Amino acid sequence: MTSQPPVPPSPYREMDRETWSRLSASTPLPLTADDLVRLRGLGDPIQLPEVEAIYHPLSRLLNLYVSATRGLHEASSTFLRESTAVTPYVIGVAGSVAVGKSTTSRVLRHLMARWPETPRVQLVTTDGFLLPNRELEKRGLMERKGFPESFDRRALVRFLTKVKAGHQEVRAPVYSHLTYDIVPGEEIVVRQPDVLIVEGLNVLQPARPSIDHSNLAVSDFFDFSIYVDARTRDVKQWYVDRFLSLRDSAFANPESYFRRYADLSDDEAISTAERIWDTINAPNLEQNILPTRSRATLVLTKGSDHSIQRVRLRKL
Ligand SMILES: Nc1ncnc2c1ncn2[C@@H]1O[C@H](COP(=O)(O)OP(=O)(O)O)[C@@H](O)[C@H]1O
Ligand SMILES: CC(C)(COP(=O)(O)O)[C@@H](O)C(=O)NCCC(=O)O
Repeated sequence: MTSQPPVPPSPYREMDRETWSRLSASTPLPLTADDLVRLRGLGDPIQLPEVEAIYHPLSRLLNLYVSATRGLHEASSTFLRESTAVTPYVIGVAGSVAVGKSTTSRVLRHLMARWPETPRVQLVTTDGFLLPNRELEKRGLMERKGFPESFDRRALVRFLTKVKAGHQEVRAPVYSHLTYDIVPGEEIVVRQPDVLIVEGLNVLQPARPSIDHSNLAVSDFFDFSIYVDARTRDVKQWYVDRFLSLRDSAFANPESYFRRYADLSDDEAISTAERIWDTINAPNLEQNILPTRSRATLVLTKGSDHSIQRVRLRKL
């Protein structure tokens, strides 16, 4: 009898696509093909069968987690002999530039809002907490956009502290991909939703005591977190493909920061996108984002066709 190699310890339950999709919720999918066109990010080929197989069961699982957390809140209020309102259930969504975090977040937002327990779901992207270009230029960080130091992390922690303190209204700044900068005077107001989804590259970064004075990290406020994962070479390809689509659409807008890229030939556009990827987004992925993957509650791993092939869920 040959002895099996020892299985390395893992805090995750791992499921392949088929196993996970068999968990599909028994309720009808509350999303149409038209909804999906509206929700999916540029270049994301997601179709209804993927939503049914992956995101519908995920929204049901999240619905169970939210309900269980509310049960815990009730039990703890009874124990403390006080009645305070439950605070928003906060879900973090992390992963590389161009991996499809925004599609995942928007689809989950739509599906979760259809469960009777969580009709109010809001979504905030952490790019609103990037330092304005003026400040990034002053600090020599324009080529480091998306790196931890390019964000006002104190403001982000303050924002989440207020959300979890139960404040009625909490405001977050807004970023424009078109102008590549913070939009002056614009803000998103978070009004005690049932669920708040916080999406961003670095949301699973641990606190760095020398920088984060409170010693708190954004992820300290998460009830659940999702890391959207894929092979780096696939994400690079998606980034380049998206850059080519943007050249033919958003970059042509006179207000676009990338207006100068609108007239590039295919070869020039590909080498420009590859340069931005290789000098900014790939190092950020390797140095800052990928190392946080194992901190997530759930890891969704995509194949090169963008479909989720593997789901890992933290054991309870
Ligand atoms: N230069 C750009 N101009 C307009 N839209 C952009 C630009 N770069 C990215 N986007 C859009 O911004 C959203 C967020 O992109 P990104 O941060 O790369 O995350 P992800 O692809 O994981 O959702 C996507 O929907 C993308 O299509
Ligand atoms: C705005 C971003 C930093 C993403 O920020 P996030 O919302 O994930 O916090 C990123 O999409 C970006 O623009 N990176 C800079 C390099 C580039 O233009 O691809």
